[in-house]
Amino acid sequence: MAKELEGFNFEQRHGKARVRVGRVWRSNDGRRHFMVEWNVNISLLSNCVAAYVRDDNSDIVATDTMKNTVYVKAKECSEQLSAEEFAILLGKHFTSIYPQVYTAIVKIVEKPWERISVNGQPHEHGFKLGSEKHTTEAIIQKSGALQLTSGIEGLSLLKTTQSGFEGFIRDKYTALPETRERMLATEVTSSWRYSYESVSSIPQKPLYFNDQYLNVKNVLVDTFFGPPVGGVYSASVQSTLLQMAKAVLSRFTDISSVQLKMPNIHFLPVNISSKDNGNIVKFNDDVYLPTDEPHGSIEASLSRFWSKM
Ligand SMILES: O=c1[nH]c(=O)c2[nH]c(=O)[nH]c2[nH]1
Repeated sequence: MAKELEGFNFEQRHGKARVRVGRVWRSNDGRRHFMVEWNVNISLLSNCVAAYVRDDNSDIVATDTMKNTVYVKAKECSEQLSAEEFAILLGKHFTSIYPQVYTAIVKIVEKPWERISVNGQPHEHGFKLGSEKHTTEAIIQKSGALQLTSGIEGLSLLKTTQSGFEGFIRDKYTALPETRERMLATEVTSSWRYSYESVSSIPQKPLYFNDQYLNVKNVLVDTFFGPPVGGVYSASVQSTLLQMAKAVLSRFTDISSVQLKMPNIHFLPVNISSKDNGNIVKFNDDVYLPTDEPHGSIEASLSRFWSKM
């Protein structure tokens, strides 16, 4: 909320960034362990202008207290919960305990610890780090109004064929040949907004948002690749991105918008020749030079016209 201050517009927030917490839960017999590792970011919008203008900190929630709250609440959560539920729980706490705090913004990035299998058997307490990360952001108002977004970061996908790029603008600066045969590689960052608009309306099913995260990831991946036999042709990153976004909105009725960022990570054809030896390596859709810079950057968002359920 912008405030008038000495003839200027003034907006402020404060919080604690990168609060790392690990939490282990045990099955009733104590043998099977469940764990999460979260990186929590808290930002509070509160009425505490006096701290800025009058050296009066009496309305300030210390960021150290915010950090401690993460550990207290993690301790209090006796049952496993999703990052979304934990973010909401923290946001509810800050907005209900402190009269000064009118909005809490809680972001969490979950490290992808996955249960390991040994000889094909899921291990009771062994985990290995996966790759892509589950993210969430909950914005909670004192009234209980909620904006809930979840996402995925670092989902690296690659297909070795069924991709092309043709018919683009050709002018005197254009060197790229048209093709119907190329590698397509990207690292997907996506976020999707849930249509739940209050803390009281979120599904009560345990770990619902973890299930949804896995479901959305599967739809994104399946749409990118197409069927295991034959795949699906991609006419551009743009076209594939839109198909992925549409698939998410058509599959999940409680998602009102989706944003996708899909860099085009180039695998350049290798052709090597010299004056003396002629063609040393001639590209035949086989040898590539992987690069990460520069890369194409393609992003879009898609939302329903009527986003309420
Ligand atoms: O799928 C693509 N989209 C582009 O916009 C683009 N631009 C480019 O050089 N190669 C590609 N590929």
